[in-house]
Amino acid sequence: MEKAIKIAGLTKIYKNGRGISDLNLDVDQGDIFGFLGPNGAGKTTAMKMMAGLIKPDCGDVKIFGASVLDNYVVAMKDVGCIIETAESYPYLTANENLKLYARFYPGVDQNRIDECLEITGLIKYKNEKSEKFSLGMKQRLGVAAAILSKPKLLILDEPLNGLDVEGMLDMRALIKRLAQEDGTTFFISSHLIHDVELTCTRIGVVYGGKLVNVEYTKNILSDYASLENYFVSEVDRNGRV
Ligand SMILES: Nc1ncnc2c1ncn2[C@@H]1O[C@H](COP(=O)(O)OP(=O)(O)OP(=O)(O)O)[C@@H](O)[C@H]1O
Repeated sequence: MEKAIKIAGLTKIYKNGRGISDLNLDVDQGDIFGFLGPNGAGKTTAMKMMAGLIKPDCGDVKIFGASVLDNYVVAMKDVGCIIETAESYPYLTANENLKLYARFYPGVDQNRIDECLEITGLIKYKNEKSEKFSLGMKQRLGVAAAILSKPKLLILDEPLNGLDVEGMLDMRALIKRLAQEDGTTFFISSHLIHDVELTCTRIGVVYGGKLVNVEYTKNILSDYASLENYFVSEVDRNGRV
């Protein structure tokens, strides 16, 4: 089967010498891939290149076989993403925000919008302006917008940011449900070890601008007491920065 994501030699170093270098990584269809690393490890930089928001110094990203650099429109056809913060129009209601996004997708009607509001737990706030939303509610609205067109791949940067415990449980359940029921592939960044352990089927550890290892969660947990133990041992093995 075609890889959902194929990253080869992807590098972006900022003028201050930080960033991410020589990232090589394949993500299979159906994976819930966790991109785990501390603040500043280079996760957002990598994801911005994957979504075509910044240009790499070198390397390429292919999504379902299409290059983000050479064939952007085709590569992004079946992708939904939230990078950094989920933006919305503050003076529009949740429903109006989604209607605006829906115009990009011919197949998305009011039924699908309601379904996405329902899935993300926002249906009761459907007619409230997003300026009145908490961070977690804005995050949910971002997810609702990202899933409108039923993308085959969702790229989510820190999707649990700003969510309370219940919100985290909901979001985790939502990710698993979409993966199981619709076969959606996920690429999720997080610095929350416990969350990645509970959510992701495969994990790549990034540290100091490098991918230090990639392994299936079940293999990690059969060899280590917890993902945290694995993470610490991988970081030590590669030399702390
Ligand atoms: N526009 C920029 N110019 C210069 N340096 C940058 C820029 N953006 C990010 N960096 C630096 O590159 C490194 C990687 O940043 P990045 O945002 O990719 O990390 P991250 O893993 O997403 O971290 P976080 O979990 O805090 O979001 C950091 O040291 C950061 O300071």
